[in-house]
Amino acid sequence: MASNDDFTFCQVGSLSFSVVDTSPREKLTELPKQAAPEDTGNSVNSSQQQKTPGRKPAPRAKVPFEKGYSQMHWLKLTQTHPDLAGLKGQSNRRLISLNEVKQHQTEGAMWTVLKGRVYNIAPYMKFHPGGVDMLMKAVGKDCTSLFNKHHAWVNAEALLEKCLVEQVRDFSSVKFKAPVVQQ
Ligand code: HEM
Repeated sequence: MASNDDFTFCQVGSLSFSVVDTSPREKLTELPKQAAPEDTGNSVNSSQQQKTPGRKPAPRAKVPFEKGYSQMHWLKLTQTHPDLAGLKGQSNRRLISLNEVKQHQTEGAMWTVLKGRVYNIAPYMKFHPGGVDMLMKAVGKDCTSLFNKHHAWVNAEALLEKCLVEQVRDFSSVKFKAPVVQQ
């Protein structure tokens, strides 16, 4: 049976609801020593004291979006813009070297490599919830590890689908083995 300090009871006008704290409980034996003498049975106080700074979630570095640059606006743009990748009719069925990616760092064409694919992220810049400065770090290089460090859960394949330039092949890192010919 849950104790009283499992609940925060809220009442707004005629509406009322209770919030259940489902966070893992620390065992009594593991409570900080200084909290024990003041634990006089006041359930609200004792639950507040358990919130040590170590349990505070790290603040998220989300940047407030500019008017007209919400994720909904991005979705609309991807559905209406004819050429977000900036291909200008060029084939998107070619292999691109990392060197070519490095050469695309201008305002209209900012290429990055993400999970083996090349994207033009220039149109996405102001829509990026982490801010322009963060996304600029991806330009001209393979940003896969940076991307995964910040938000491996983000579905970039879907978000940047219309910005796809093509697959990347870094030929300098590919080691060819001569085939063994049987006679
Ligand atoms: C290249 C493709 C990228 C896409 C499509 C992308 C997309 C996103 C999205 C959708 C969010 C919001 C996540 C959420 O609300 O949970 C986000 C947040 C963020 N992104 Fe990116 N991102 C990209 C690259 C990067 C890179 C390269 C960096 C770092 C250098 C970065 C840093 C961040 C940060 C710091 C946030 C805020 C963190 C947070 O919400 O917890 N992103 N990004």
